Amino acid sequence: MNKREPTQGRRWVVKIGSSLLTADGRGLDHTALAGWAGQIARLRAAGKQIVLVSSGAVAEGMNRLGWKTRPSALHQLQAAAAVGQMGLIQAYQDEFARQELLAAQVLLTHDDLADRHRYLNARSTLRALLELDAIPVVNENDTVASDEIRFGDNDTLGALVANLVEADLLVILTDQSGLFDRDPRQHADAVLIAEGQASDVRLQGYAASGVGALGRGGMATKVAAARRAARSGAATVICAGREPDCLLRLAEGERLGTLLRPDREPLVARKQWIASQLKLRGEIWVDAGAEHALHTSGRSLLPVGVTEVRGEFARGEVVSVRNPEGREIARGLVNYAAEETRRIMRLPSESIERVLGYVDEPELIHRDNLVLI
Ligand SMILES: Nc1ncnc2c1ncn2[C@@H]1O[C@H](COP(=O)(O)OP(=O)(O)O)[C@@H](O)[C@H]1O
Ligand SMILES: N[C@@H](CCC(=O)OP(=O)(O)O)C(=O)O
Repeated sequence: MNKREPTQGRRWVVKIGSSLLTADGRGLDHTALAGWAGQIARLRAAGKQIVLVSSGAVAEGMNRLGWKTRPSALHQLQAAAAVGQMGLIQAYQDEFARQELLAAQVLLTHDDLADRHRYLNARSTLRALLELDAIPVVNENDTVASDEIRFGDNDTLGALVANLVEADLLVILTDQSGLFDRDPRQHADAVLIAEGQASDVRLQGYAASGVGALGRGGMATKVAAARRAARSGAATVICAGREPDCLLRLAEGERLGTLLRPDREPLVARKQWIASQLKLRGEIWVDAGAEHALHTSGRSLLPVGVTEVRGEFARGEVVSVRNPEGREIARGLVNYAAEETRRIMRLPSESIERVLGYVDEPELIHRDNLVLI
């Protein structure tokens, strides 16, 4: 047995994917679900705090509606999710009640986490639930999420929840034993990656973007989720949910699946929130001098280094900062709206007052509100 310290941490987010939960499309697998609930109860009794992120609403809805293939129309997916979420939460409620635990349904959209006020609210609620010994069961609020406000897959949601509750570990349970160097469904000789660093760029190459018939993520979103989770210092384990007692064995220090370790200092909470924005309102393109000042000297972004402004944003919104080649190098909270930024770009900060008639801050993005990518 091998001791691995990330799995010894107290707070875990456990994500259960569609492929796993629905036994490849035959409706919810109640036996498997009871097994995970039982393991979570034992972890809880041993002092761990667990947040569950569970997919399965659309798949269970399809099953209840008698649909054989996943529809592509958004309103049909939303209808299926509305029907299926009932079954999903009922199943968790029953299983956790059997373990004398309370389950709590938490449905989130990306908009909820993009708005700072609602983000802080969601964070307090989840923390309160953990203090109350309840098991939060989180899913995307599929019935209201339009394409613009969609996480898109529950791996991303799991990582953002790990950031939100400052989890020690994100466990992604799936239908494979972990991350392989190629898709094991296509390549019988694929090799399991036992351990890696979350920010290692080679990992994305291993994760083919192909997804199962029910889920939306595939392995690529799991690797990206590990990188996101690392921003708040969480390690990620990707492993087979059907492996008997997988959660308990992980907690005992057994090596299962793929462990991806966080390899950078965790960002402070506000910077995590800035970095976790999935959809940004605008882009600020900067020259080579500004890129150097941000990256090498850790400076604020000044209007003088800006060459182009794309999109429409207001003061206080998060924008993407791009280098002359168009690569995203940072993101941050901007001090001036897009229209104002267009007027002051390329100018020294002393000119802001003359051009706009007032000056809020000499920086376009202060370094305290800037996250390097
Ligand atoms: N490198 C890889 N290693 C493991 N699985 C991979 C890899 N590349 C692609 N996959 C595929 O990703 C699938 C898991 O993703 P998905 O179906 O979205 O699961 P979930 O519903 O658990 O999120 C696997 O069944 C596998 O076919
Ligand atoms: N919110 C959706 C799940 C999204 C999804 O399929 O995610 P995943 O299991 O990561 O591929 C549902 O409950 O059906």
